[in-house]
Amino acid sequence: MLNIQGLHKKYQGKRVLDSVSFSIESGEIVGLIGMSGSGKSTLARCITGLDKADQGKLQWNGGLLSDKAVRRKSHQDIQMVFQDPRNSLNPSWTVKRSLMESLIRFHPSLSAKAYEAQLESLLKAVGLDIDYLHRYPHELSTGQCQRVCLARALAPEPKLLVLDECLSALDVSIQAQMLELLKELHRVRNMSYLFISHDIAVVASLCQRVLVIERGVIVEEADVHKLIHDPQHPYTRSLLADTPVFPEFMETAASHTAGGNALEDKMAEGYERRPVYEYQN
Ligand SMILES: Nc1ncnc2c1ncn2[C@@H]1O[C@H](COP(=O)(O)OP(=O)(O)OP(=O)(O)O)[C@@H](O)[C@H]1O
Repeated sequence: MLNIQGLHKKYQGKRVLDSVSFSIESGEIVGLIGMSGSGKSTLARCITGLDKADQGKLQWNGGLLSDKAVRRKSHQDIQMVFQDPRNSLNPSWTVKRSLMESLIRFHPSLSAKAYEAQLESLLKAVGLDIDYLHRYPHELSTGQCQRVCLARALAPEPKLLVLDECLSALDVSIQAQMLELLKELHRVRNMSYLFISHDIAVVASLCQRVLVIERGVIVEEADVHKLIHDPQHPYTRSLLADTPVFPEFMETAASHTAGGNALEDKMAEGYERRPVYEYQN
Protein backbone atom coordinates (compact mmCIF):
# COMPACT_ATOMS: atom_id res chain seq x y z
CA MET A 1 0.00 0.00 0.00
CA LEU A 2 2.64 2.54 1.12
CA ASN A 3 6.07 1.93 -0.33
CA ILE A 4 9.07 4.13 0.32
CA GLN A 5 12.43 3.64 -1.32
CA GLY A 6 15.61 5.62 -0.69
CA LEU A 7 14.03 8.68 0.92
CA HIS A 8 16.52 11.47 1.68
CA LYS A 9 15.83 14.75 3.44
CA LYS A 10 18.09 17.57 4.55
CA TYR A 11 17.31 20.75 6.46
CA GLN A 12 19.75 23.60 5.87
CA GLY A 13 22.37 21.15 4.64
CA LYS A 14 21.94 18.87 7.66
CA ARG A 15 20.98 15.29 6.82
CA VAL A 16 17.77 14.35 8.65
CA LEU A 17 16.64 11.27 6.68
CA ASP A 18 19.14 9.05 4.94
CA SER A 19 18.04 6.45 2.40
CA VAL A 20 14.91 5.43 4.30
CA SER A 21 13.09 2.44 2.78
CA PHE A 22 10.10 0.50 4.08
CA SER A 23 6.56 -0.42 3.22
CA ILE A 24 3.23 -0.74 5.01
CA GLU A 25 0.66 -3.24 3.86
CA SER A 26 -3.09 -2.90 4.10
CA GLY A 27 -4.31 -3.42 7.67
CA GLU A 28 -0.80 -3.48 9.13
CA ILE A 29 0.25 -1.65 12.30
CA VAL A 30 3.85 -0.53 11.98
CA GLY A 31 5.72 1.22 14.78
CA LEU A 32 8.48 3.77 14.28
CA ILE A 33 10.73 4.31 17.27
CA GLY A 34 13.81 6.40 17.84
CA MET A 35 15.20 9.02 20.14
CA SER A 36 14.21 12.65 19.95
CA GLY A 37 15.59 14.29 16.82
CA SER A 38 16.05 10.99 14.96
CA GLY A 39 13.76 12.12 12.12
CA LYS A 40 10.44 10.43 12.97
CA SER A 41 8.22 13.49 12.47
CA THR A 42 10.12 14.52 9.36
CA LEU A 43 9.39 11.11 7.87
CA ALA A 44 5.72 11.45 8.83
CA ARG A 45 5.56 14.87 7.19
CA CYS A 46 7.14 13.57 3.98
CA ILE A 47 4.58 10.75 3.83
CA THR A 48 1.59 13.03 4.40
CA GLY A 49 2.87 15.72 2.04
CA LEU A 50 3.36 18.36 4.76
CA ASP A 51 7.03 18.30 3.78
CA LYS A 52 8.83 17.36 0.59
CA ALA A 53 11.49 14.65 0.31
CA ASP A 54 14.69 15.75 -1.46
CA GLN A 55 15.10 12.37 -3.08
CA GLY A 56 13.46 8.95 -3.12
CA LYS A 57 10.48 7.06 -4.46
CA LEU A 58 7.27 7.33 -2.42
CA GLN A 59 4.41 5.21 -3.71
CA TRP A 60 0.80 5.01 -2.60
CA ASN A 61 -1.19 2.05 -3.94
CA GLY A 62 1.33 1.70 -6.75
CA GLY A 63 1.22 5.37 -7.84
CA LEU A 64 4.00 7.87 -7.24
CA LEU A 65 3.18 10.45 -4.56
CA SER A 66 5.03 13.01 -6.68
CA ASP A 67 2.15 12.65 -9.14
CA LYS A 68 -0.49 15.30 -8.36
CA ALA A 69 -3.51 13.00 -8.74
CA VAL A 70 -1.96 10.33 -6.50
CA ARG A 71 -1.03 12.93 -3.87
CA ARG A 72 -4.56 14.38 -3.99
CA LYS A 73 -6.06 10.92 -3.38
CA SER A 74 -3.53 10.33 -0.58
CA HIS A 75 -4.81 13.48 1.19
CA GLN A 76 -8.01 11.53 1.78
CA ASP A 77 -6.47 8.09 2.27
CA ILE A 78 -3.65 9.11 4.63
CA GLN A 79 -4.57 11.06 7.74
CA MET A 80 -2.32 12.25 10.53
CA VAL A 81 -2.89 12.71 14.27
CA PHE A 82 -0.38 14.91 16.07
CA GLN A 83 1.15 14.99 19.52
CA ASP A 84 -0.54 18.11 20.86
CA PRO A 85 -4.32 17.70 20.47
CA ARG A 86 -5.20 21.10 21.90
CA ASN A 87 -3.07 22.94 19.38
CA SER A 88 -4.40 20.74 16.59
CA LEU A 89 -7.92 22.10 17.02
CA ASN A 90 -9.10 25.59 16.17
CA PRO A 91 -9.91 27.07 19.62
CA SER A 92 -12.79 29.13 18.26
CA TRP A 93 -14.51 26.21 16.54
CA THR A 94 -16.92 23.78 18.18
CA VAL A 95 -16.26 20.06 17.81
CA LYS A 96 -19.08 19.99 15.25
CA ARG A 97 -17.41 22.61 13.07
CA SER A 98 -14.02 20.87 13.24
CA LEU A 99 -15.57 17.59 12.15
CA MET A 100 -17.84 19.19 9.54
CA GLU A 101 -14.88 20.93 7.94
CA SER A 102 -13.30 17.53 7.28
CA LEU A 103 -16.58 15.87 6.28
CA ILE A 104 -17.50 18.57 3.78
CA ARG A 105 -14.00 18.57 2.31
CA PHE A 106 -13.92 14.84 1.67
CA HIS A 107 -17.64 14.06 1.30
CA PRO A 108 -18.93 17.29 -0.26
CA SER A 109 -22.36 16.20 -1.42
CA LEU A 110 -24.08 14.50 1.50
CA SER A 111 -27.54 15.51 2.67
CA ALA A 112 -27.92 17.39 5.97
CA LYS A 113 -29.32 14.21 7.50
CA ALA A 114 -26.36 12.16 6.30
CA TYR A 115 -23.93 14.70 7.78
CA GLU A 116 -25.73 14.44 11.13
CA ALA A 117 -25.48 10.65 10.97
CA GLN A 118 -21.76 10.89 10.13
CA LEU A 119 -21.13 13.24 13.06
CA GLU A 120 -22.89 10.90 15.42
CA SER A 121 -21.04 7.86 14.13
CA LEU A 122 -17.63 9.61 14.32
CA LEU A 123 -18.18 10.61 17.94
CA LYS A 124 -19.42 7.14 18.78
CA ALA A 125 -16.33 5.61 17.15
CA VAL A 126 -14.05 7.57 19.48
CA GLY A 127 -16.20 7.04 22.56
CA LEU A 128 -17.64 10.54 22.93
CA ASP A 129 -21.26 11.44 23.58
CA ILE A 130 -23.18 13.41 20.93
CA ASP A 131 -23.43 16.37 23.35
CA TYR A 132 -19.73 17.02 22.79
CA LEU A 133 -20.53 18.36 19.31
CA HIS A 134 -21.35 21.75 20.80
CA ARG A 135 -18.27 22.07 22.98
CA TYR A 136 -15.18 24.16 22.30
CA PRO A 137 -11.65 22.72 22.81
CA HIS A 138 -11.26 24.63 26.10
CA GLU A 139 -14.32 22.75 27.39
CA LEU A 140 -12.61 19.39 26.79
CA SER A 141 -9.86 17.50 28.59
CA THR A 142 -6.65 16.84 26.64
CA GLY A 143 -7.69 13.21 26.19
CA GLN A 144 -11.11 14.28 24.86
CA CYS A 145 -9.37 16.74 22.47
CA GLN A 146 -7.27 13.84 21.17
CA ARG A 147 -10.45 11.79 20.65
CA VAL A 148 -11.87 14.68 18.60
CA CYS A 149 -8.65 14.84 16.56
CA LEU A 150 -8.96 11.12 15.96
CA ALA A 151 -12.62 11.52 14.92
CA ARG A 152 -11.60 14.28 12.51
CA ALA A 153 -8.90 12.02 11.05
CA LEU A 154 -11.48 9.24 10.60
CA ALA A 155 -13.93 11.51 8.76
CA PRO A 156 -12.37 10.98 5.30
CA GLU A 157 -12.43 7.19 5.88
CA PRO A 158 -8.65 6.89 5.57
CA LYS A 159 -6.72 3.75 4.74
CA LEU A 160 -3.64 4.77 6.73
CA LEU A 161 -3.38 6.73 9.97
CA VAL A 162 -0.03 8.32 10.76
CA LEU A 163 -0.07 8.72 14.54
CA ASP A 164 2.82 10.99 15.51
CA GLU A 165 3.42 10.71 19.28
CA CYS A 166 -0.37 10.92 19.61
CA LEU A 167 -0.34 9.54 23.17
CA SER A 168 2.62 11.51 24.51
CA ALA A 169 0.64 14.48 25.82
CA LEU A 170 -1.75 12.22 27.75
CA ASP A 171 -1.30 10.82 31.23
CA VAL A 172 -0.77 7.09 31.54
CA SER A 173 -4.34 6.07 32.36
CA ILE A 174 -5.68 8.06 29.38
CA GLN A 175 -2.89 6.60 27.21
CA ALA A 176 -4.13 3.13 28.10
CA GLN A 177 -7.72 4.05 27.13
CA MET A 178 -6.52 5.54 23.84
CA LEU A 179 -4.48 2.42 23.11
CA GLU A 180 -7.60 0.32 23.56
CA LEU A 181 -9.51 2.68 21.30
CA LEU A 182 -6.83 2.44 18.58
CA LYS A 183 -6.91 -1.36 18.81
CA GLU A 184 -10.71 -1.35 18.57
CA LEU A 185 -10.72 1.01 15.57
CA HIS A 186 -8.17 -1.20 13.88
CA ARG A 187 -10.31 -4.26 14.51
CA VAL A 188 -13.45 -2.59 13.18
CA ARG A 189 -12.04 -0.56 10.28
CA ASN A 190 -8.92 -2.55 9.38
CA MET A 191 -6.93 0.62 8.71
CA SER A 192 -3.14 0.60 8.65
CA TYR A 193 -1.25 2.61 11.24
CA LEU A 194 2.19 4.12 11.25
CA PHE A 195 2.52 4.59 14.98
CA ILE A 196 5.37 6.93 15.88
CA SER A 197 6.67 7.01 19.41
CA HIS A 198 9.77 7.19 21.54
CA ASP A 199 8.01 4.84 23.97
CA ILE A 200 8.99 1.32 23.04
CA ALA A 201 6.62 -0.27 25.57
CA VAL A 202 3.58 1.43 24.03
CA VAL A 203 4.78 0.57 20.52
CA ALA A 204 5.23 -3.05 21.55
CA SER A 205 1.71 -3.16 22.93
CA LEU A 206 0.11 -1.97 19.69
CA CYS A 207 2.32 -2.75 16.71
CA GLN A 208 3.00 -5.85 14.72
CA ARG A 209 6.23 -4.71 13.08
CA VAL A 210 8.66 -2.04 14.22
CA LEU A 211 11.12 0.21 12.44
CA VAL A 212 13.97 1.64 14.50
CA ILE A 213 15.39 4.96 13.33
CA GLU A 214 18.71 6.40 14.47
CA ARG A 215 19.80 9.80 13.15
CA GLY A 216 17.70 9.46 10.02
CA VAL A 217 18.71 5.87 9.24
CA ILE A 218 16.45 2.83 9.70
CA VAL A 219 18.86 0.60 11.60
CA GLU A 220 16.49 -2.27 12.34
CA GLU A 221 13.14 -3.55 11.15
CA ALA A 222 11.55 -6.58 12.76
CA ASP A 223 8.43 -8.24 14.00
CA VAL A 224 7.69 -6.75 17.43
CA HIS A 225 8.35 -9.97 19.35
CA LYS A 226 11.64 -10.56 17.59
CA LEU A 227 12.65 -6.97 18.26
CA ILE A 228 11.94 -7.31 21.98
CA HIS A 229 13.42 -10.74 22.52
CA ASP A 230 16.28 -10.65 20.04
CA PRO A 231 17.23 -7.07 19.12
CA GLN A 232 20.06 -7.04 16.59
CA HIS A 233 21.25 -3.44 16.58
CA PRO A 234 23.10 -1.85 19.53
CA TYR A 235 20.83 1.21 19.25
CA THR A 236 17.71 -0.96 19.62
CA ARG A 237 19.31 -2.70 22.60
CA SER A 238 20.03 0.67 24.20
CA LEU A 239 16.38 1.75 23.68
CA LEU A 240 15.19 -1.48 25.31
CA ALA A 241 17.66 -1.21 28.15
CA ASP A 242 16.36 2.28 28.86
CA THR A 243 12.79 1.01 29.31
CA PRO A 244 12.34 0.02 32.94
CA VAL A 245 8.93 -1.52 32.26
CA PHE A 246 10.64 -3.98 30.00
CA PRO A 247 11.66 -6.95 32.12
CA GLU A 248 7.99 -7.34 33.04
CA PHE A 249 6.85 -6.40 29.59
CA MET A 250 8.72 -9.37 28.09
CA GLU A 251 5.88 -11.50 29.50
CA THR A 252 3.03 -9.10 28.76
CA ALA A 253 4.07 -8.75 25.11
CA ALA A 254 3.55 -12.48 24.72
CA SER A 255 0.21 -12.38 26.56
CA HIS A 256 -0.93 -9.49 24.36
CA THR A 257 -0.71 -11.75 21.33
CA ALA A 258 -3.02 -14.14 23.11
CA GLY A 259 -5.44 -11.32 23.86
CA GLY A 260 -3.92 -10.23 27.19
CA ASN A 261 -3.71 -6.60 28.23
CA ALA A 262 -1.43 -6.68 31.25
CA LEU A 263 0.56 -3.66 30.07
CA GLU A 264 -2.59 -1.60 29.71
CA ASP A 265 -3.68 -2.70 33.18
CA LYS A 266 -0.36 -1.53 34.55
CA MET A 267 -0.67 1.77 32.72
CA ALA A 268 -4.24 2.24 33.96
CA GLU A 269 -2.94 1.73 37.49
CA GLY A 270 -0.61 4.67 36.89
CA TYR A 271 2.51 2.54 36.51
CA GLU A 272 5.39 4.96 36.50
CA ARG A 273 7.76 4.93 33.59
CA ARG A 274 10.95 6.89 33.14
CA PRO A 275 11.39 8.65 29.82
CA VAL A 276 12.87 6.17 27.37
CA TYR A 277 15.24 8.69 25.91
CA GLU A 278 17.16 11.82 26.57
CA TYR A 279 17.35 14.49 23.90
CA GLN A 280 20.36 13.90 21.68
CA ASN A 281 21.62 15.91 18.80
N1 LIG B 1 11.60 22.62 9.59
C1 LIG B 1 12.82 22.29 10.05
N2 LIG B 1 13.89 23.08 9.79
C2 LIG B 1 15.14 22.75 10.20
N3 LIG B 1 15.41 21.63 10.92
C3 LIG B 1 14.39 20.82 11.22
C4 LIG B 1 13.05 21.10 10.81
N4 LIG B 1 12.25 20.10 11.26
C5 LIG B 1 13.06 19.25 11.92
N5 LIG B 1 14.33 19.67 11.90
C6 LIG B 1 15.49 18.97 12.48
O1 LIG B 1 15.49 17.66 11.96
C7 LIG B 1 15.87 16.72 12.96
C8 LIG B 1 14.78 15.66 13.07
O2 LIG B 1 13.61 16.27 13.62
P1 LIG B 1 12.26 15.45 13.82
O3 LIG B 1 11.27 16.39 14.40
O4 LIG B 1 11.92 14.76 12.57
O5 LIG B 1 12.71 14.37 14.92
P2 LIG B 1 11.81 13.43 15.83
O6 LIG B 1 12.47 12.10 15.84
O7 LIG B 1 10.40 13.49 15.40
O8 LIG B 1 11.98 14.12 17.25
P3 LIG B 1 10.91 14.20 18.47
O9 LIG B 1 10.76 12.79 18.97
O10 LIG B 1 11.59 15.09 19.46
O11 LIG B 1 9.64 14.78 17.93
C9 LIG B 1 16.09 17.51 14.24
O12 LIG B 1 17.49 17.73 14.37
C10 LIG B 1 15.35 18.80 13.99
O13 LIG B 1 15.97 19.87 14.67
